[in-house]
Amino acid sequence: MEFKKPATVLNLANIRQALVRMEDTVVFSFIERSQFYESPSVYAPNKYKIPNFSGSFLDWLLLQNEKTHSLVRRYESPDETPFFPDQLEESFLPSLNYPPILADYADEVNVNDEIRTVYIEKIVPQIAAKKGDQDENIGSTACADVDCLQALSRRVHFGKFVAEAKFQNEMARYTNLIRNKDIKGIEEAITDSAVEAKILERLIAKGHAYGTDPTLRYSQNPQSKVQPEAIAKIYKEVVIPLTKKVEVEYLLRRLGDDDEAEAQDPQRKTQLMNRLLSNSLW
Ligand SMILES: O=C(O)C(=O)C[C@]1(C(=O)O)C=C[C@@H](O)C=C1
Repeated sequence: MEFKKPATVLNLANIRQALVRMEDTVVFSFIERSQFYESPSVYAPNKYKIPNFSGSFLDWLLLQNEKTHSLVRRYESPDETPFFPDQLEESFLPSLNYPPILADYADEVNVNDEIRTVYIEKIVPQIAAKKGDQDENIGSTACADVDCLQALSRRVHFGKFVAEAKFQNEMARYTNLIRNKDIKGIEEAITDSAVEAKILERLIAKGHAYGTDPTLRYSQNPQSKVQPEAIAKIYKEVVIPLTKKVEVEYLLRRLGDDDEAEAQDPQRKTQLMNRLLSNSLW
């Protein structure tokens, strides 16, 4: 993606290609994580005494990673959404000054807390090698978790680009739906079942291809490192629904601050949207 060239970024075909490429990152990060045990100690708040920090070992590592990466301008890029937006540091490098591609509130559309919760509760048990802790590997496990979470976050928040492209392609239709706060209608408009089916089919193929030794004959091949069906299930039940949630949240604000209903009652809308979309998550 060339974020200095907004027209190429907002081309839906290019965006979908980027999403296909991100599947590789997600699948490989799951395969890396699958070497380690579930490791509940990594996620338990204050399990370890960490100087000047209250929270889980994973949160601590994620925060250190984001602080360091903010110094190399990672979070200036419009396709990166931090887990700790309030604790980033300013880079010593010159600012990148990307041309505006998304609406100015785009950074506020952030579902990372939900991604982290669903990752720990639903994804880790499906991809980890075994239940329980493995003391010698908590560092490696948390590093693998950071990679998984960042890959998932980037993929899910790419929904903002999908939403902007769809809005610009069909402005009248979306304006109408947004004005009427027709959340179900927006969800229907952004859904493309054929594209979703293709993604799931491709993930099964990638799970087999990336998770086994390609030089062995099929009958000799050991099981895939992560069950390909589990990867497809995670996409179907978590990744795609959360991407749609990002799209809907982004679109609902797209008409601007003077959108009267939004200014009056933003909380009610968020509650309603969470209720509507919660059915699609575990
Ligand atoms: O490609 C799109 O049109 C998207 O909105 C992205 C996405 C996805 O998460 O992959 C989400 C909703 C659509 O039903 C299809 C795919």
